Amino acid sequence: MIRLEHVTKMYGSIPGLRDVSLHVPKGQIVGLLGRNGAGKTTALNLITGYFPPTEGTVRIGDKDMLADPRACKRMIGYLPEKPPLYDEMTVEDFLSFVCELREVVRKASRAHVDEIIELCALKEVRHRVIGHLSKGYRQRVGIAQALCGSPEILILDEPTVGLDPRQTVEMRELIRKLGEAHTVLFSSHILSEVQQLCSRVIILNEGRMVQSIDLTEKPKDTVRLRVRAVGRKEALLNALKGLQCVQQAESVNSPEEGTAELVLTCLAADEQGRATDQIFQLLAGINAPIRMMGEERDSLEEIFLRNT
Ligand SMILES: Nc1ncnc2c1ncn2[C@@H]1O[C@H](COP(=O)(O)OP(=O)(O)OP(=O)(O)O)[C@@H](O)[C@H]1O
Repeated sequence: MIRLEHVTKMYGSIPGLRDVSLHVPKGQIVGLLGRNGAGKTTALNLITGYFPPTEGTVRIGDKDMLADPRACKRMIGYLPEKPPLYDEMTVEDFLSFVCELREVVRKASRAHVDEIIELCALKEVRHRVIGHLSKGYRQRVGIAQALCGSPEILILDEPTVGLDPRQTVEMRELIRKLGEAHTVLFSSHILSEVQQLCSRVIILNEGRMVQSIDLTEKPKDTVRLRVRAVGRKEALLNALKGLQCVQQAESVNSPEEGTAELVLTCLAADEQGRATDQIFQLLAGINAPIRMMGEERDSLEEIFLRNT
């Protein structure tokens, strides 16, 4: 649905984004994660056609942003970091005004605004002046304006920044709900938020894309286990390598005297049973009590820290 190919954006001599290629598939909620200055806002501004890339192409659906900006922009609703709200207007008047700008047929506009107000839980403030609303409500009005004209894609720049914990939870709920009917790309520097909401996360660092991770991937057939047991490392390694399910075994430093610590890559299970059960039985059989055994997984946090 959104495709960037070798996109670079220079601000004079300062790189905002460097040779980034990425794809956001239709119907997914995708998170753009990075520290301050990583290039998140730059990427979103390029995708929304706010400015052109210095090099590379931006495609929205089957259209090229440079060749057909109007068609591309019609497909996108955008919540910028600072939502463009008219403080002196009421919520309802403002949304009707945005519908007019987006050329929603006047007759349908009223029902459309009602629907958006319902979806964004703005009913109780619909007649209030925007300037008098709390930050949480203002942010929801920002999302509501992005929804005017029913764009297929929603781009949200740091939608939870500055919200209190309760407003943050409500905003995440809303994003989840929006993801049922829209392709959503949002930026954040909060790992747990991205993990909770997204099916894919794209990590940016210093203007480059360093990872694109599918968070829906099923657990793999192989597991990495870390085992600490009493005994000499050579003896334990030899014994464990004898198990059919163990594909690779290496020793690492153990913090406990008289023990060895091993990292094993194993088939999670084979015809002999689960790898963990087999390891347990084998070590019990050679009188090597287990002090610790656990699965080693790269958490999103580890991946993020390693890459940024
Ligand atoms: N208008 C500009 N002129 C010059 N440099 C800019 C401009 N906008 C952004 N930059 C630079 O481009 C790089 C990427 O900035 P960008 O705002 O895209 O990062 P970000 O990930 O959105 O950061 P933040 O989380 O702080 O908003 C930074 O080094 C920034 O200083």
